[in-house]
Amino acid sequence: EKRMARKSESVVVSLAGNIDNHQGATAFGVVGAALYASFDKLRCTFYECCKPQTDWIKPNISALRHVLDKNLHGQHLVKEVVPKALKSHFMNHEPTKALVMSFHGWTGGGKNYVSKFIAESIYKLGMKSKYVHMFVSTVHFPHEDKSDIYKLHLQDWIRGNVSKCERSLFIFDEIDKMPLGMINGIKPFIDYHESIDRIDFRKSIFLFLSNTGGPNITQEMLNLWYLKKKREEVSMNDLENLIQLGAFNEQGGLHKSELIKHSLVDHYVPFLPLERTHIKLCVKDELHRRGIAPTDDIISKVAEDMSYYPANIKLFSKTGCKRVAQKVGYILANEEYDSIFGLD
Ligand SMILES: Nc1ncnc2c1ncn2[C@@H]1O[C@H](COP(=O)(O)OP(=O)(O)OP(=O)(O)O)[C@@H](O)[C@H]1O
Repeated sequence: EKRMARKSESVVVSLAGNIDNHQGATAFGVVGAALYASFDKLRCTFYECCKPQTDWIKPNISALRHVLDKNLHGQHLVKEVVPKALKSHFMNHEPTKALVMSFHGWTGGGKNYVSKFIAESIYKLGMKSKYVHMFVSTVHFPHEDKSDIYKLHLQDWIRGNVSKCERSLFIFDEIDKMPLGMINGIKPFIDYHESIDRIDFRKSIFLFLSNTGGPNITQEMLNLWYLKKKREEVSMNDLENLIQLGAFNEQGGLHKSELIKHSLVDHYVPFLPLERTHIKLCVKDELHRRGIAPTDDIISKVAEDMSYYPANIKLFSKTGCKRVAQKVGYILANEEYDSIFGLD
């Protein structure tokens, strides 16, 4: 009897100990969670994080509109399409798919420039954000014969990054130079899936940049110019037939890709070839950037120094605004401008 009594006593003691342990563990867990939450909050104050209630990721479409109006010359269609597309993506808390925009146009028309503004309008750190990922085909995927390996790496990369932050931005520059078929590896992530391996890709954004369709856009703009249609009156409808004809997918990158077959590109955004007036505005911008008051003399010299197409009417700059900064530097190096720099 005594032994029984001792045993049951010890059972009671050990049970009580367990309950105590359990309560202790629970209390410890609660304190730990609270500590972790405040540590996490503190961490998010100083280091970029993906939490919605912080201001690291805070889409601001009015700011984007403003910055495009101020800085982007000659691209009224871009100003019309891009902010709207982003706004409708962000307004929807449960988008059905990732937002995919494909930018097309001649070199130097502002495709990278606009991508940068988009990143800055969403992420506090802009292009430097760890949630913005830029791929340049000729740099990241240079070998055609390695497309299978690249595809797997790219899929891992996208999966890994979206699992860390649903609001990730992926920019693919020179997509027309991406090894054939590689782009199909991205398809599952931008399709209408709720989630893949419990990762939701539908809040992410994909931008594809290429010169594909640039010559067709230029030709169409030239035709419209001959028809005396004002540039600012050219609408998306005027260029719609290029999309219908697949001119933006003529070669490389998106060509024959699953994205096209399944209509996964949401917006084709045409960048128009820039004219002399726009080049002059870019020269002004560059002078301002250098802290130099623009003069007609410098502006005309730089504009004259650019190459234009077609040869007879010299309407469009062959390199858009791309080489303006170098040309400005070169012209300012002439002795006659030494006084500006206090060198005379
Ligand atoms: N439409 C524009 N308005 C104002 N500045 C522009 C415009 N387009 C280009 N620029 C200027 O020229 C620079 C180069 O342009 P950007 O790299 O965006 O051209 P791109 O279209 O991406 O060319 P590519 O097809 O060769 O990659 C920009 O950083 C910007 O300073």
